[in-house]
Amino acid sequence: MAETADAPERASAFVKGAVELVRATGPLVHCVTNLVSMDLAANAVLAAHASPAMVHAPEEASGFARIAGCVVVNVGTIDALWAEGMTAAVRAAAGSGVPVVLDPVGVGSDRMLVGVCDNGQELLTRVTAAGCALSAVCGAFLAAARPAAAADAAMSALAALAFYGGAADAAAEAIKGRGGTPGPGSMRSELLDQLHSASPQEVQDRSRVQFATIE
Ligand SMILES: Nc1ncnc2c1ncn2[C@@H]1O[C@H](COP(=O)(O)OP(=O)(O)O)[C@@H](O)[C@H]1O
Ligand SMILES: Cc1ncsc1CCOP(=O)(O)O
Repeated sequence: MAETADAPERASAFVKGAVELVRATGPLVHCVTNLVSMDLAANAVLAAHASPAMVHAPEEASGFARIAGCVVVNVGTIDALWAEGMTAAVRAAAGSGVPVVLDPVGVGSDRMLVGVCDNGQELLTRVTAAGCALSAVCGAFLAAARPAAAADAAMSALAALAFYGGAADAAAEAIKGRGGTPGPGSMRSELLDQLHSASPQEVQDRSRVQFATIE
């Protein structure tokens, strides 16, 4: 198995295109997510110029999944009702060719991605649901791109990572630029502002990402 890394310039150009696509299409992202993350995940999807629907009721979940651009399933506070809604959503998505993002919460999944992103702020580990919100933003990128192949899906997810991590980097800079010290509270709100206001070109310029192709 040979591994080759794309040039960072091509990778960051891909990130810009992915951000433009989300902005142009404003896709519907159906999130079946945990109780803790609902607010931040919905706000992050909105800030990214996509449209969230937080729907977990079994009687509603399959209908929403069929019309969504992507279904994001997060098992953080799962119970029997949630599990039923998730199953209904995933089955309906699979039957309609709608991509699904699984956030297993507590289980590292970065190794499943093909590529490297150096954007991001460690402080986000002190903001609950920051990872869940990233999963929802990944859903927006997948919904906009509708990749047919797994490798393309991994690239969309990495573009989302660069977008989100880059927004966190910009948030820390903005807070410091105002003479402040980034903390969990200021980072949470400034992250949403940066997700919302960053232009595709700014995202590209800020991105520190490399895509690898596995042959
Ligand atoms: N050491 C780090 N350096 C840069 N960014 C980080 C670091 N740790 C976490 N992050 C960012 O913060 C987000 C939330 O982190 P974390 O709370 O560990 O995720 P999760 O909710 O998936 O457990 C990550 O998705 C990543 O964007
Ligand atoms: C605190 C908590 N408890 C159950 S799910 C959850 C949120 C987990 O999200 P994150 O790992 O992104 O903080």
